Amino acid sequence: TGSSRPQRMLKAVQKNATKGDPQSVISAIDHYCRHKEWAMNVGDDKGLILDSVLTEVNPSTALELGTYCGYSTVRIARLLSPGSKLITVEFNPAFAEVARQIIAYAGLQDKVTVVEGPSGDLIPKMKERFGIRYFDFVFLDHWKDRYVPDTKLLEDCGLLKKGTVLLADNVICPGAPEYLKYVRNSAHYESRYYKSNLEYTKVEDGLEKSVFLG
Ligand SMILES: O=C(NCCCOCn1ccc2cnccc21)c1cc(-c2ccc(F)cc2)cc(O)c1O
Ligand SMILES: [Mg+2]
Repeated sequence: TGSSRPQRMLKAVQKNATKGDPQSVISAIDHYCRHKEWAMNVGDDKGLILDSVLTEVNPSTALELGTYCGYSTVRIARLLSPGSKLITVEFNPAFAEVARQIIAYAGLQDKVTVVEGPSGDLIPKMKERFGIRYFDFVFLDHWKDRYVPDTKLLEDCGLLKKGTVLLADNVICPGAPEYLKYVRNSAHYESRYYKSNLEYTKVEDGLEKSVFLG
């Protein structure tokens, strides 16, 4: 059988990006997905919002749910301060394998741990497996109907602290209506919507930033 879309994306990175240069990896993926094959990376429009929220939070410990090919993983890890860590969870082993190679090509492998499996099983194991006390930042970009149950799970496992920032992708397209209701109606979150576009398109999408109030 032929190559997969993630494998073709990896080839584009190896061909067009400079090893050890995260920005060139980001640009190579954006160029490939805009001009060759669309793919569900957060993309360059929403990516700039992700960058600005990250710079503001400057997390010591970050969690990403939904690695895919590692595009947002590279965007996040490149902005982390020395000694800070990012754990990223991917359900699909083939995606996780491509992501590890793209993260390594960017030279960010020492800041990132790619964990394979369902978020519902892995979140309760974060403390014992990775010595995590809590996360300062969480990027939600996995199955949209898992945003609410996994947010509740993070709360119940004591993995959020006062001030932890949750940033959710795709709250408009494909949409996460129950999540928007949950964080916007809860006294435990201060939420704000950042309007943008679905990656590489003119379709509206956006990110919801929610600060946990404890
Ligand atoms: O579906 C999307 N992402 C999710 C992937 C599976 O994630 C599964 N998954 C990853 C870790 C993980 C951990 N536990 C369970 C499931 C877990 C997704 C989809 C679109 C999109 C928009 C318009 C379209 F016409 C078609 C697609 C855009 C996006 O930006 C997305 O992020
Ligand atoms: Mg997404």
